[in-house]
Amino acid sequence: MGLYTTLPEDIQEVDVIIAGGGTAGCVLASRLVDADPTLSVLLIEDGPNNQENPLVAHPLMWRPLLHPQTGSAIYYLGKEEAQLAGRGIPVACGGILGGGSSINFSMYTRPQAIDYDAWDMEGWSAHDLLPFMNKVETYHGDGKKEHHGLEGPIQISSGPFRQVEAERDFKSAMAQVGYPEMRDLQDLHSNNGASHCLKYASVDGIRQDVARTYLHPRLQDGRHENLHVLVESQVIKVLFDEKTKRATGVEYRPNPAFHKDMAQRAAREVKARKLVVLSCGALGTPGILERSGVGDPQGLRDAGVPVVADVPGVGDGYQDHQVVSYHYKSSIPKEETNDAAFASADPPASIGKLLMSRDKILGWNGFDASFKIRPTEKEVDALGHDFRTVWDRDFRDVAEKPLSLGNLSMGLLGDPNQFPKDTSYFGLGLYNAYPYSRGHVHITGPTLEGPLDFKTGFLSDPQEIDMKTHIWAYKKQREVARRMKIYQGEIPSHKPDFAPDSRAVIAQGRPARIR
Ligand SMILES: Cc1cc2nc3c(=O)[nH]c(=O)nc-3n(C[C@H](O)[C@H](O)[C@H](O)COP(=O)(O)OP(=O)(O)OC[C@H]3O[C@@H](n4cnc5c(N)ncnc54)[C@H](O)[C@@H]3O)c2cc1C
Repeated sequence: MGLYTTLPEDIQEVDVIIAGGGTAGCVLASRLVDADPTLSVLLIEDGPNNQENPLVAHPLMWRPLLHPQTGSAIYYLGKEEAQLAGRGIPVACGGILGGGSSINFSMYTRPQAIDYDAWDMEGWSAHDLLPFMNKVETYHGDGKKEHHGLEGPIQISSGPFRQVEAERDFKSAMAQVGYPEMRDLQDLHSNNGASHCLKYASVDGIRQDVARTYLHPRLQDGRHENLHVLVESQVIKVLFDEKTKRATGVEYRPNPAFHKDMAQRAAREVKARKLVVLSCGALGTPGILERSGVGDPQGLRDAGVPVVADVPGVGDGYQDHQVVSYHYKSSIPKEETNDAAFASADPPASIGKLLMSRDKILGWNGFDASFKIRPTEKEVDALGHDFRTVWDRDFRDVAEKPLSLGNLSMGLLGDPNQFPKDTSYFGLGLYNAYPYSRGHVHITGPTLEGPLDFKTGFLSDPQEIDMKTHIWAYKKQREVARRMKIYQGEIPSHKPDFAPDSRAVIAQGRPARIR
C-alpha cells in the first residue's frame, strides 16, 4: 500500500494496472480494492499528488489550477482550423491526481435520462443507472429524495457562500424570457428552465474531488494494503503477449516535468496478471492505444507503430461542448464575485490573504445558477431549413432534450488583464449540449515526444448546426442579461460588431426600457 513518485523495486507485477488517476481511474481503483481486498491494483498518474497543492481543496481556486504554469492541468493544443478564424484551440484537462475533478469548476451536473435511454442497451438505461449515480453522492439540495443519494462519499451542496442577489435576479430574468425556475434541474428529466446550481463541495466548502473522497481514505485507513498509486509517471503504451494479443502490462516513464534527472527518466515496465485499464481521459487514452499498436492500421504504420489490433475509429469522432461565455458589467461589488482575488492589482497577495483568513468565499466556485433551454418552433424556423430538419429529427419530439446548457458566472471566465480592472462583471456561459462537429486526436510517432495530430473540429459540421445553436443561444442569453437588475452594460469585445443602424445595437449602460 502506498503513494509513490518512484515505484518500489519489489512491485514488478500486480493484478490490475489502471493508467490515468483521474475521475474515472480513482473511483475504479477504490471500488476494485473494496470489492476484493486480495486484488493488487496499481494506479499510474501523469501528474502530481493533489494533496501537495493547497489550492485543490478550494472550489474558488479553479482559475490558478487551470493556469498552465501550475502543473495541474494538461493542455492539448488543437491545430489551426479555418472555421475557427485560423486559430488552434488549447483544450484543458485534469493533469493531477483526481484528474478533472481536482481542478474543474465543481458544478454539479447530470445528463438527461434520455441520453442513457438513447443507447438502447440492456442494463444501461437511466432507470438502471440511477442507483449508481445516487450511490456516489450525499445530496444537500432541493428535489425529490428518490432522484438523489444521501449516503455517498461525494458531498453535493451550495457550499458556504452564495451570491443570492445575482442568482435571484438571473432566475427572474430567465422567467421573463420564458424559462421558469425549476426546483431540481439535475433530476435527469427537468428541462427548459433555470435553477440554483449546486457544487461538488461540502457544506463548509471543501472540493469533493475523487482523490479526496475515494482514493486517499483507502490509502490511509490501513485496510487496503494492495492499493498502490504511482504519481508523476506517464504511461507510454500497453504491452501485449505476441501470441495471444492479451494485455500483459504497461511501459511508463517518470514524467520529465517532475523528474529533472535524465538518468531517472528511462522507460520501465510493470506487469499486470489480470487486466490493464486505460482511463487517461478523452484526449489521453487514444494516444496510448495507438502507441500500443491498437487503431487504424494505416495510421499506425504512418506513425511507425507495429499493428497489434486493427481497430478503426481509435482517436476519431472527438466531440466537446464548445462553451462560450459572454460578459457584462455588473453592479455587484467585485469583492462578492470570483474576481475578488484574481482581478486585483496583486492576485498572489489577494489569494494568500483569502487562504490565511480561511475566507468562506474559498468554498464558492462563482456559479450559482444554471439552465437547460430549447428554442420555440418559431425560433427553429428562423434558423433555416437545415436546422429545422435536424431539429425535427433529433429534438422536436424529445421534450426533455435541451439544445443549450449554461450558467451564470459571477466574475470573469478569462484573463482579467484583458478587462478594465475598476469594473465588476458577470457572465453567461453557453454550451452546445449535443454538438454535431467532430474532430480527431492521433499520434504522429511512436513515442510520447511526437506532436499530436489533434483537430478539435469545433464549429465544423457542414450544416453549421453548432454555429446556429450558438447564434440562437447568444441572442437568448442577451435577452436575459439585459433584463437583469445588476446589468450595467455590454463589453464591446463580447458581442458581434452590429451595424450602427441595426436594431440589435443597444446604448452603453442600462437600457431605459425593455420590452
Ligand atoms: C476546465 C474544466 C472544467 C470542468 N468543469 C466541470 C464541472 O463544473 N462539472 C462537471 O461535472 N464536469 C466538469 N468538467 C469535466 C470533468 O472534469 C471531466 O468530464 C472528467 O474529469 C473526465 O474524467 P476522466 O476520468 O474521463 O478524465 P480525467 O479526469 O481528465 O482523468 C484523466 C487522467 O489521466 C491522466 N493522464 C493523461 N495521460 C496520461 C498518461 N499518459 N499516463 C498516466 N496518466 C495520464 C491525467 O493526468 C488525468 O489525471 C470540467 C473539465 C474541465 C477541464
